[in-house]
Amino acid sequence: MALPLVFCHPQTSSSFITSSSQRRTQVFLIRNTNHDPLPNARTNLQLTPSKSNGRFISISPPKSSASVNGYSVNSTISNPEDVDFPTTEGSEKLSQNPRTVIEFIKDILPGGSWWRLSSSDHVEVVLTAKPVTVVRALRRMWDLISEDRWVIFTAFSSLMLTALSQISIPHYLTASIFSAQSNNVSVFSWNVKLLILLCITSGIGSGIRGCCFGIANMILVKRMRERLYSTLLLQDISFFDYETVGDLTSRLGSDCQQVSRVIGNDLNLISRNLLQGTGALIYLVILSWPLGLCTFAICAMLSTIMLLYGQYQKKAAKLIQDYGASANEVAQETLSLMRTVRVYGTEQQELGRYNNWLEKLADISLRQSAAYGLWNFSFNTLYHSTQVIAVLIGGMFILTGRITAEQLTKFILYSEWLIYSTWSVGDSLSSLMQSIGASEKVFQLMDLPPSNQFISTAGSKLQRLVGHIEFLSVTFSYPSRASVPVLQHVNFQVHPNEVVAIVGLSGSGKSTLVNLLLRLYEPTGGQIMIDGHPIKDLNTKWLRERIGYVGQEPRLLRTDISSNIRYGCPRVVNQKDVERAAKQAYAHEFISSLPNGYQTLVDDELLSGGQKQRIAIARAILRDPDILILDEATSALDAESEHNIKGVLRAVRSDLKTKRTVIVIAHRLSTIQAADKIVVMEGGKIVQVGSHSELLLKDGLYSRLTRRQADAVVPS
Ligand SMILES: Nc1ncnc2c1ncn2[C@@H]1O[C@H](COP(=O)(O)OP(=O)(O)OP(=O)(O)O)[C@@H](O)[C@H]1O
Repeated sequence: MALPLVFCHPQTSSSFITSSSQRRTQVFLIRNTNHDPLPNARTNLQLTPSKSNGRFISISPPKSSASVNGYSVNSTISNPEDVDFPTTEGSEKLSQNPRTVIEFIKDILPGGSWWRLSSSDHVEVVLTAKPVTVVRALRRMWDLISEDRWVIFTAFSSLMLTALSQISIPHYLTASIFSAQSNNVSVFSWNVKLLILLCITSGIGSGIRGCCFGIANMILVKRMRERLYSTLLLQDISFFDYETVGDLTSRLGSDCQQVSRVIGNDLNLISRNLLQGTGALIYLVILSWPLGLCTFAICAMLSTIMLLYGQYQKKAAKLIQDYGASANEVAQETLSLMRTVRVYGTEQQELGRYNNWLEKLADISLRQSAAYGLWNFSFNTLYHSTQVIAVLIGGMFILTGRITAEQLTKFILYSEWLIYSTWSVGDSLSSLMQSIGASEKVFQLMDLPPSNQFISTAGSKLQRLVGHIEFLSVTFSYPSRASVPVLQHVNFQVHPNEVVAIVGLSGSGKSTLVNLLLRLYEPTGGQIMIDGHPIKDLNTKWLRERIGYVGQEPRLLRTDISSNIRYGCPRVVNQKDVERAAKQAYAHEFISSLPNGYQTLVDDELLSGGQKQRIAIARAILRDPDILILDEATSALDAESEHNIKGVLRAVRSDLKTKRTVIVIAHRLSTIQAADKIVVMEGGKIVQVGSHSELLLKDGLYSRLTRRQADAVVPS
């Protein structure tokens, strides 16, 4: 069975495949995990679905047949020397070989391989489903704006008024001149009055049209961004494992802006010029049908060239959008990791990475400019040929008395109008194609169905959460690496009000256990029970409201400390509650020493790692959660992190009122000696469970880890 594919952008490291065979559009995403370019190699992927429930699949440009996340991938990489474009090396050979010169000329002539717009350095996936067409894109835009259809109707009504007024002006202009020349005063004054009226109506119409299209533009871009942003916010966490922030912000920013040009600019100009062009053509045919048909034939040629040019522009625009997004991604990554870049002195390397995408952009822009030049050449040649034909044939008609000089003047004015309209329609069409190209990925992102957790508002809410947690033979693999088991048949229990520590080597799956408990991912096998109920039967929002979570490296929002502590708190709290939580998290002292106390504006950069962690702990405590999860930092913050977490554990132990189930993921084993139970993990499996003293007596991983840490601390 062939997989219905819609769209993919391997060159931007991500692509979408939509299966229309299901009622809800199921979107799969392919990520090109290999960022190394395959220069000038074209790869064909054939995807055949196998047993996969995952919504996303990941594919690296394969070197041979492979199975990735349940999809078999067959690839044929054509010869890397199968060059698409003439290279520098190619031009060096030019002087040496006349055959190469001929081939080079053939390449750069219209239709030659130089003009081919393909992402030569990445995987090319066979497309078998419908891409976004102009009609479909316009329908989608109409859906977004139809609520305010009055703006569009007013815009189009004024557009028609303006177009009709403007197209009538040359007629009355010529008639006024020739009536003045023939001393016909009454006809002259009538023509001049009409001319003035037409100028006024066209001016007013233009004003209303411009304003209304501008408003429509604003409404469209606002709704698109709203819709896209809300779709993104409702995606599964695994979606963000594939998509990069740079790519998504680029879709939200520049792509939405570009798409909004469709109504504000392109449709506006296309409709106006179509109307005026049709009017001019009818007028020309009425004036003199042989001359009219000649002009029409030239316009038809112009339209064909424009159509080809428009298609080319659409393809180029899509590549430019994608390369732009990739460049954006690199810049965003580098700038956000500026400290690392500076310390490792990789500025040149990063510049090179960014330049790589800029060069690709320049490469496409070069072809785009060349195509534009070719188009301008065709336009100018055809435009002037209408004038020559009109003077030549029209002059002969005057000589034979078939038309008057006034008619020929009108003819020349209207044929210019027709040519201009045809050119303008073409120009706007190519811009429309560019906008449609940009809309493709925006609409496909918008069509992503929300995560199941948001679709089902169902799920039971218990009267209260006691905090009894059971992992029953839980198995899990991340969707992005479905073939790598991260957890294998994990079984353990956490009793209400127990403090359970999870320890183990880095990468053993400790944080993954917590991710499953928070329902950020769903287990691939087994199940998690909370208070005797399968976790998937509980209402996710209700459950999360009862869990306090402090991640390894907490991030703060760019707002004051008080708001940071209140962030996401499901109950109404006052400043006193905030301060109480901060005291419990050992954060009150340092907050009070800041110039503006709790009102100090912070962001991720302005506080130390330990201070951020204390604020995050206060945020978790403020929720008064029934289950508290603390993921201790693995980094150099450990000493401070240990101090913070020990403090929280002491508070939980000493205060009966704040008793709650606590899960601590600890790297410093000294942090969790007082835990009721210690779960030791290795390679995604639980290898030991017991208290600190029990585990020390056994010769297992825990005692080995404890000895290793003690050795590291005690100087030899
Ligand atoms: N989002 C993800 N997508 C794919 N694989 C992941 C993802 N997150 C973690 N992994 C992989 O899952 C395995 C377990 O990771 P996890 O973070 O649970 O380990 P850990 O024991 O908490 O490690 P640490 O102590 O370093 O925090 C690792 O091999 C890791 O590479």
